[in-house]
Amino acid sequence: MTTEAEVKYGLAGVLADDTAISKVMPETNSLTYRGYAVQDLSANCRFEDVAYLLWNGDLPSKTDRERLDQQERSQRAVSDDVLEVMSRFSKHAHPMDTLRTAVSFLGQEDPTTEDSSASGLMEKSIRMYARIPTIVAADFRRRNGKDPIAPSDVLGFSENFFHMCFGEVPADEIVKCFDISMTLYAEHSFNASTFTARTIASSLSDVYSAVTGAIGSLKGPLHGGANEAVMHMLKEIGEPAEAKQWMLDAIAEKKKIMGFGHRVYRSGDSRVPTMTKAYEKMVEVIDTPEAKKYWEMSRILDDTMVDAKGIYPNLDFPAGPAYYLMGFEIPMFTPIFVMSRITGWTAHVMEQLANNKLIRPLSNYSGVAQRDVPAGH
Ligand SMILES: CC(=O)SCCNC(=O)CCNC(=O)[C@H](O)C(C)(C)COP(=O)(O)OP(=O)(O)OC[C@H]1O[C@@H](n2cnc3c(N)ncnc32)[C@H](O)[C@@H]1OP(=O)(O)O
Ligand SMILES: O=C([O-])CC(=O)C(=O)O
Repeated sequence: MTTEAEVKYGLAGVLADDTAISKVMPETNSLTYRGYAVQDLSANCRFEDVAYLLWNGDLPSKTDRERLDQQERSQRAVSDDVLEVMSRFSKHAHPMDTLRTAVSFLGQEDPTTEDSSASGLMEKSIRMYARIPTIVAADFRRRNGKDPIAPSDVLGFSENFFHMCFGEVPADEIVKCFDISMTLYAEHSFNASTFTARTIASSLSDVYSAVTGAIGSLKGPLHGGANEAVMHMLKEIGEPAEAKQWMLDAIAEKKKIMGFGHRVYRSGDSRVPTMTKAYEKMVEVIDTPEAKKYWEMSRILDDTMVDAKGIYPNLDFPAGPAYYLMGFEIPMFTPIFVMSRITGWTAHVMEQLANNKLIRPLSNYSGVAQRDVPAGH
């Protein structure tokens, strides 16, 4: 019989399955994808190569790279039906809601949705990886009363996203900062949204359902939604001169401060130094008072939180203001996270189905004792 002492609330510390996709190492604040350190991948690989790595277990050869580029670039366009479904959403709907429905709709457009063979899963994963940026960019433009910009078939993944949002591609350092964020956001073992995707896949549901559920899970501010919450916090604070006192007051009031803390890392998120460096480089290139202001505030908040509480920033902390300074609206930040994490989610669905066992934990019943229905009911 289960006793309360055995319950692991939030599944904290529970080993739920094996995975060969990524290794999160809180002892050394490090992270590898298929054995490669994320810092190394960020410095030397395009996000497209990381996607290939996560799905296939190794970095692509030149031919593999060309094939995946061709597959991705040729499948970027979405149907008029997808755009029509999105047009039904209010301009005030959160773009994660629009994206969740649009991805679900991609599933019903695919005549082989239920095909979960290895080749079927790969094909559907590439299809979502290619189309999700188009959906995110089209929704951004729709909410601002603008027509979508057709995807390019020659630009790389990150450049094409800027092109579809703004009709132009910014300086290399800005594109590189974005591409690094894609690599760093791509995969992180059994986080809440990935575990959601694996749980859905484990009942032998289809991969579109798994991704739709994962999008819902990522939306929450304790998970992917934190990158938006960080930027709202920076805007609320307003000026670097206010940052230290704002943080001390928030700590005194026992507020949850978005972009700080992590279930697994207790002394620093492996991805933060790389993202922070890319953000800093971008601020130097942008060189505006606004960029310098947010950079300075970020530094003060980070130092104050670490000094006062010993709680470190997570990846959402530098990613939020970096996306803002790239020109993206705050509600796009979590959809941008989806553009990257689609690779990790689908790699996990493939891994789950290659050795499937239905995910079904036990619960410790804490309700009233068994009783009889009163007479007369
Ligand atoms: C990409 C990602 O998903 S990264 C995570 C993004 N999420 C956020 O940034 C949201 C803010 N952070 C948090 O809410 C938490 O740190 C989580 C949800 C990420 C991890 O939570 P848990 O592992 O459950 O840790 P828990 O919430 O129990 O925190 C442990 C202690 O640290 C404190 N703490 C943790 N994070 C924070 C924070 N951001 N602000 C203030 N205090 C915090 C808790 O209050 C708790 O203190 P206590 O022991 O005195 O009660
Ligand atoms: O691992 C987690 O719990 C959350 C996280 O950082 C991620 O999903 O990238």
